[in-house]
Amino acid sequence: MGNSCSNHLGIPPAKGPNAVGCTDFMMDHTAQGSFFRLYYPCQTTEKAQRPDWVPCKEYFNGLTDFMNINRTVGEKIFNHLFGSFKIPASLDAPFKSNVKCPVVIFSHGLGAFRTLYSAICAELASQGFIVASVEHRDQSASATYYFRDKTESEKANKKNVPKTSGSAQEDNLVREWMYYRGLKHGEREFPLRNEQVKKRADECILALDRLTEINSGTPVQNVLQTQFDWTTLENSMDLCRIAVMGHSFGGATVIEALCKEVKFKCGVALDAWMNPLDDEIFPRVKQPIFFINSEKFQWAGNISRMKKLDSAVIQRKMITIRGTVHQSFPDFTFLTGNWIGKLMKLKGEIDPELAIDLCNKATLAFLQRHLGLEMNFNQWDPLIDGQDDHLIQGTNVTLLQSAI
Ligand SMILES: CCN(CC)CCN(C[C@]12C[C@](c3ccc(C(F)(F)F)cc3)(C1)C2)C(=O)Cn1c(SCc2ccc(F)cc2)nc(=O)c2c1C=CC2
Repeated sequence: MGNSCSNHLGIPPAKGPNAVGCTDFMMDHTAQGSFFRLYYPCQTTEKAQRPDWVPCKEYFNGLTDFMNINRTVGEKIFNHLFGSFKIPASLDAPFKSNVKCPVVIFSHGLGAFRTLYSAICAELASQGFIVASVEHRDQSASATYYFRDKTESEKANKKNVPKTSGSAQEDNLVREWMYYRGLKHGEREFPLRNEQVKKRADECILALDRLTEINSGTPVQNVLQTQFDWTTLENSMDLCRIAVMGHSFGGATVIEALCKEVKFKCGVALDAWMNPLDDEIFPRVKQPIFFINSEKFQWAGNISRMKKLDSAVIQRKMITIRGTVHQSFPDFTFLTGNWIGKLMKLKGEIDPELAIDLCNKATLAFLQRHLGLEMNFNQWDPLIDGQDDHLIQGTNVTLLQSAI
């Protein structure tokens, strides 16, 4: 078994100076509301428990739909393989109140959901960021949930059932699941994905609006019953220092969100999937963008669309991490042994923790530069220009003339 049996299988703990707290937020309760997992610097509390990486089994159901595998079989495999993982953060831990934090909104990929990028989000929180990892309701997530109001009859028959726990709001609400929507037979991909990327950008902007309300001390009605005290986040966010970040479909969402909302001062796109975007938005994006690509996912047509964003006046950077695959960015890359991981294309040739460390450090350096932070992240500036044995500046994809 070599070293795979000795290395600890689990999501690597964050490296920054702050302990990391984590909680969930939904407001309002409908599918049009904002739903995100919040990662933040917290006070060190040994008693806090770790949140579940996959909070409900319905997410595994959704994953089997997304992967076109049989639900009963798939759910058992996923539960067995991944059901017990916790994330490297303290659930509902008290916010560390003596800092004003820059903010990152994170957008997940096709078939993913809000909890699957915790190695990236927790690392940013440990370095002093408040990170909202959005769960999209555009039917691109494997699964997501929202609530609807109980009907009179549902309320009526509730009368003879003892009152269960849960916040007042939830008692009048019924949870509804929304699952991944695949392309219908013969359906063209672009119209669906273009409509979805616009909704995704709106959901990133809505999450920012909710954080702005929370920062101003407006009393918020979090539909989910958590033990987190949202009033501790009053005046905690530096709303001049906001970035948007995402993986794959979430990378396209970064471009769309930058175009729609100038409060996003810069964007970091991890293995962006450029297909869903209209060509006409490219000249309208005015903020710096950092493309961090895997070696295996990119192709000429995708890279040539990123190149359309090249600018002499606005900083646009691209690096490729050697030995990585598309799944080197989500948390799955840490959660299987080497040979299963390589077989399922969840791991590349590079050690997954080294890959995500390079990605996180390059991201921090880029965020310091374009959010005007006064931290020491500029020590990693060389990574932004691919100056490392494991990095390539730009891309390894040969751009055929026709694709440009
Ligand atoms: C076969 C079905 N077919 C559906 C359209 C495509 C499948 N596919 C490749 C996959 C995702 C894969 C995956 C996941 C998870 C396990 C597990 F076993 F670890 F759970 C295994 C194997 C299956 C690798 C992708 O879609 C790649 N991809 C992704 S993957 C984002 C993701 C999804 C689920 C996760 F749990 C973690 C991460 N996000 C995008 O935005 C885009 C693309 C492609 C273009 C745009």
